[in-house]
Amino acid sequence: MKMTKYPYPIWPWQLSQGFPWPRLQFLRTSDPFRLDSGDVLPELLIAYEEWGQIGKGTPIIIFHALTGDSHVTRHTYQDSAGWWDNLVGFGKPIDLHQYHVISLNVLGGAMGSTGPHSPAEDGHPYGGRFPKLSLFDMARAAKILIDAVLGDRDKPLVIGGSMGGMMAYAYAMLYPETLRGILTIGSPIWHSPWAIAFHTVGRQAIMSDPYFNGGNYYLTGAYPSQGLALARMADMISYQSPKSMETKFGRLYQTPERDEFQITSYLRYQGQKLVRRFDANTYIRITEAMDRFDLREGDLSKLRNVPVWMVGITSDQLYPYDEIRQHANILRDAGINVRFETLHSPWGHDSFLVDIVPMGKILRRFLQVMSHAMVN
Ligand SMILES: CC(=O)SCCNC(=O)CCNC(=O)[C@H](O)C(C)(C)COP(=O)(O)OP(=O)(O)OC[C@H]1O[C@@H](n2cnc3c(N)ncnc32)[C@H](O)[C@@H]1OP(=O)(O)O
Ligand SMILES: N[C@@H](CCO)C(=O)O
Repeated sequence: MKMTKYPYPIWPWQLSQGFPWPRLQFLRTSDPFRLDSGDVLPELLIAYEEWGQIGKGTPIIIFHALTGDSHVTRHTYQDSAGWWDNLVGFGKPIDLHQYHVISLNVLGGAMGSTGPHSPAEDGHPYGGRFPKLSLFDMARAAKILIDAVLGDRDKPLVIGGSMGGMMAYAYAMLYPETLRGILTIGSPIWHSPWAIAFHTVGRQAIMSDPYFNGGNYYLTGAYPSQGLALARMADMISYQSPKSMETKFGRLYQTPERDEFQITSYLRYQGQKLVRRFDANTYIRITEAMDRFDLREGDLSKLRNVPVWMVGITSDQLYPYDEIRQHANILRDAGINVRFETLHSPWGHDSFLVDIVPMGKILRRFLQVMSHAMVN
């Protein structure tokens, strides 16, 4: 059943980007949804958007990264910008003349789908009571939406950066027969202690905020803003690179009057910016799911019939290039059809969001090879 109106209260962090965007749609299921933890959600609400040749073109599913949402690109020039505006559009690498693009906010997310802000059975937001999630739970919830939108039409291609790519692995492992291939960008097949360390700092910062209140802060009007901002500041370091910081900031001070480095003011700014668009409880539940992710716990041979493209980013400090290449080799050794691609870019992990020329070339190559494979 499709709905057009968001049925829950709109929370302050959702307002900053004009949420709900005019073309946002919702799927509501009333079937209980069992999580890997054994907990059961009595219903699901999945927020999603569609673009391009809806119902006609080859479907492409795009999974977002940790703080992303379904708003990949704008629908019209009046619409607010999406996070891959330069890569998804008419005449762009993911060309809307050709493809039917679908993106959704993940289960546990902060931008429309069921998450800690949603009402529990007692009518109050789950808050700290929201159950722990896995990336496989998030992939299963995505499948419900994808089935509802596509029916038994064409098999989709699945694309994701960072956590979006990890979710693409999980999705391919669960439903290998239902997709044509996946492209993951800067996405490991398990989370390293290095990556877990950043999230540990982030969660600790949030939980130490006096306003966190065990995650039950929605109705108090006082948010754990400082904790979430600190979490983002730590994470932003991992999304950049020494070279990108040198190029963008050097050792310059913000202003002669203010005794603060440019990088310091930048991190502070990015921390505050996330507070305006994201939810601290979602940060906790999603980073836990990422940290626990290890594709090797499943049967890797299930991926044998799925073409897997993995992109390593040369300057990635969070999921280093060599780590992604090593993970590609592990999949290859397990008999999986893996193609490893290199995103040459100095901007660190977030290169896939900002370095659109090399990223666009990889996307075009992937789509060209996949469409050739479809014809033959
Ligand atoms: C795949 C997904 O779904 S993920 C969701 C993607 N979105 C995000 O990650 C949002 C967080 N933002 C970011 O990580 C980055 O801004 C990116 C990756 C999106 C864009 O990177 P860039 O274009 O290189 O921008 P950059 O990192 O320089 O940041 C620019 C912002 O910092 C501000 N800024 C730059 N230098 C300073 C400074 N010294 N002091 C304070 N603010 C500064 C700019 O004014 C600008 O602000 P604005 O975003 O409000 O316009
Ligand atoms: N900067 C992106 C990528 C992180 O992996 C985000 O905030 O989601």
